[in-house]
Amino acid sequence: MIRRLLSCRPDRLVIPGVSTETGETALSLSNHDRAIYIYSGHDVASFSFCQPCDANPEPEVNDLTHALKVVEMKECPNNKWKITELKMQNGLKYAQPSTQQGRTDVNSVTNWNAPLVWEGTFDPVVIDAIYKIMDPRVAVVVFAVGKYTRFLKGFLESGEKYFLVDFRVTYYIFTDNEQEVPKIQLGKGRKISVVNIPSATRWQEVVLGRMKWATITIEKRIRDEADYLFMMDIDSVFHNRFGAESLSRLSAVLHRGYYKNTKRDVFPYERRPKSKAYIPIGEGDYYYTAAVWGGYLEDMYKLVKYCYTQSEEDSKNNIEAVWQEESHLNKYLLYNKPTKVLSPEYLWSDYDKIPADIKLVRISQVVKNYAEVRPNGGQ
Ligand SMILES: CC(=O)N[C@H]1[C@@H](OP(=O)(O)OP(=O)(O)OC[C@H]2O[C@@H](n3ccc(=O)[nH]c3=O)[C@H](O)[C@@H]2O)O[C@H](CO)[C@H](O)[C@@H]1O
Ligand SMILES: [Mn+2]
Repeated sequence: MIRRLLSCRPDRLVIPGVSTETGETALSLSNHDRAIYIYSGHDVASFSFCQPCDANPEPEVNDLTHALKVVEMKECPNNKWKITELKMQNGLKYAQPSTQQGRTDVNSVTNWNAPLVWEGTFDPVVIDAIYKIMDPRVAVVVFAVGKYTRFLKGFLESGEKYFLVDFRVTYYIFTDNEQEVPKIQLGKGRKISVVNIPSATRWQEVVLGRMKWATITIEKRIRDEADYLFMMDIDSVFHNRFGAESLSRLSAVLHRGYYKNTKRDVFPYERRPKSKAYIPIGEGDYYYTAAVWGGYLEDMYKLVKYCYTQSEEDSKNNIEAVWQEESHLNKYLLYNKPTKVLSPEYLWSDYDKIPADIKLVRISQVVKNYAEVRPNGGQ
């Protein structure tokens, strides 16, 4: 049978049942590719149908054989959710913005002109009004493996109070113990989706495994169910609004430990050239945490997969980056700048005193006994 794939999607197309070895065939498409004709010789159980992305798609090819099927991709990047027009309804009441007043104790813009978000740099009323019109479906990917299931209740209950309230949110909980996922009262439009994964013997395996399991699950499901994705640590509790001001194509959070007076040469970047996460002395913008990061679904997919493949390369070369996926994340974000940088309000820690420039802790890592909670103990 000849089938025609019509798509403007520039990345992988997986065609189940085509390859004899794996049951999957991946094809690369460039932006210029409009269609692919495949002879597969046999029928394939199911495909997703959608409208072509292109306003003027090529005419359908009907005259090849009676067995020809037109197969179109389900999701087209052009149709994907994006922050586009910043529309707001008439009549909204909010304080007049000023060109003179604002935060003066902190910098609220990066040197590549991206917003650096602190309390006092946005008006929640305006932000919510604008983003509610765009109404993204937000996925939150969290892992609760081994004893970390104990953190689910605090995370989810506080998330319902403070995290993107009134937005559509699905918490994807990756766990080896589904029984311990607590029943939480969820707001309207909010869901929990459990993804079962194997247990681990080393915590390093879990933190790096996050990149692998997230990659696989985005490909399989999340891509069809969400527009926006956050990766978060589970050992955290929300304390104040964590809202739509955090959304952008790629948003990263300053690590609370290194945001103020730390010279870049002492950032805990990976410094061994043998690792794929290597950053030489003399380079660097900020040190970002891997415990909260987010972005458009496809941008996050690319980055999660990058961390996964880079750490796989490292493991082939018998090296593990000093801060696992956080090291790979920092390497990527140095050369692919985030479109928003979030202050450490977007991940503080109960271990640390709150300085004057942190006006509001939005989410904070809880105190935990590392040796007790991790399968192989240790800091
Ligand atoms: C604030 C910060 O920068 N956090 C980073 C730091 O976290 P932490 O020292 O806070 O690491 P962690 O113990 O919270 O592990 C990260 C996350 O992995 C999951 N988990 C881990 C172990 C386990 O047995 N079961 C389990 O489910 C869980 O979601 C946890 O929150 O270092 C980690 C690995 O280098 C990650 O880069 C974290 O993002
Ligand atoms: Mn943590």
